[in-house]
Amino acid sequence: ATIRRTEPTAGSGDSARRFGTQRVLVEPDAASGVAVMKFKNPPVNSLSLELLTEFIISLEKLENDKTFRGVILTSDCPRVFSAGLDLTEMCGKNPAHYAEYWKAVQELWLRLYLSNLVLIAAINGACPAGGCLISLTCDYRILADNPKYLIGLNETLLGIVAPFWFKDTLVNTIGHRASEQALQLGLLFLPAEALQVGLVDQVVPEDQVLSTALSVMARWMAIPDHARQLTKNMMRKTTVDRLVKQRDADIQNFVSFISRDSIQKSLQMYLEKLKQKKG
Ligand SMILES: CCCCCC/C=C/CC(=O)SCCNC(=O)CCNC(=O)[C@H](O)C(C)(C)COP(=O)(O)OP(=O)(O)OC[C@H]1O[C@@H](n2cnc3c(N)ncnc32)[C@H](O)[C@@H]1OP(=O)(O)O
Repeated sequence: ATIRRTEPTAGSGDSARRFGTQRVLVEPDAASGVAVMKFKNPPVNSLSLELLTEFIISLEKLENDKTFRGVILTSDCPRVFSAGLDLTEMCGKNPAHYAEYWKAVQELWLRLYLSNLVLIAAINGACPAGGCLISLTCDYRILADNPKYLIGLNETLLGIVAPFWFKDTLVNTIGHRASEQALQLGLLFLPAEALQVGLVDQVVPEDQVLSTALSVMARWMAIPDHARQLTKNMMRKTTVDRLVKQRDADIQNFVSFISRDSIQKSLQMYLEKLKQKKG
């Protein structure tokens, strides 16, 4: 994928300087050590190969810059945090493309789930499937209180199955029984339900999502990094190791599953339904 970096905006201090790429805007504040990362892949921030690639590059840049200890993930697109994996990347393409795409999905999850940075999701829009997965890799989730902003792993509604590491991430967050029900039914939770089940940590009025994320971030950043990072590692490494050990097999499994005629038909029908919704 071709990556076009954005130019820094004119301004006097670091906090006024933006960097990032075409689809991932980064607003760094060197004074606080916090960067706000905004997805900008209109209309719905679907996780195309380009967005995944740019996301990984921006994250790596922040991880390697010791100025930054915390990142807030949010959306630049109105009403949608992320529509999840890009269905057009999984439909009508060849096996090599599916393999490349899935490797990028895995890579992003691996980097986010064990990131040394404090990650907070400021969820300012709908957050289904892969969008929900991204928020689940964060250390804390804040969801805007809007009945249209549903969140959950709804894969079964598309006729597909959430991979084991999606499932593990959910189980680590809301427990086994709640995950079993949520995954089988493909539940998309309203904000109050998401809070109740523990899928998000806070629900706040829409105009307070970012300010809340910044104050929560201050609390997390008050903890010494080495102790917090080792603790995070202790909690999450077993889950990550499971995928690392069978990464290639997981890619092969995805490619053969997604290439099936029946799965291709289900995905095509789902995409058609999304498009018809408008008419
Ligand atoms: C063994 C391994 C198995 C495979 C495991 C794979 C796991 C998959 C996880 C996933 O993430 S699959 C993706 C699941 N995502 C969804 O179900 C969400 C679908 N989208 C929506 O529900 C809505 O779009 C929205 C996010 C609630 C936003 O609604 P809104 O009304 O604002 O926008 P729309 O009119 O519906 O959409 C605009 C435009 O975007 C297209 N689009 C929407 N979602 C996707 C997507 N995920 N990928 C690609 N394109 C998407 C939609 O078709 C519209 O297109 P146009 O009509 O404008 O051409």
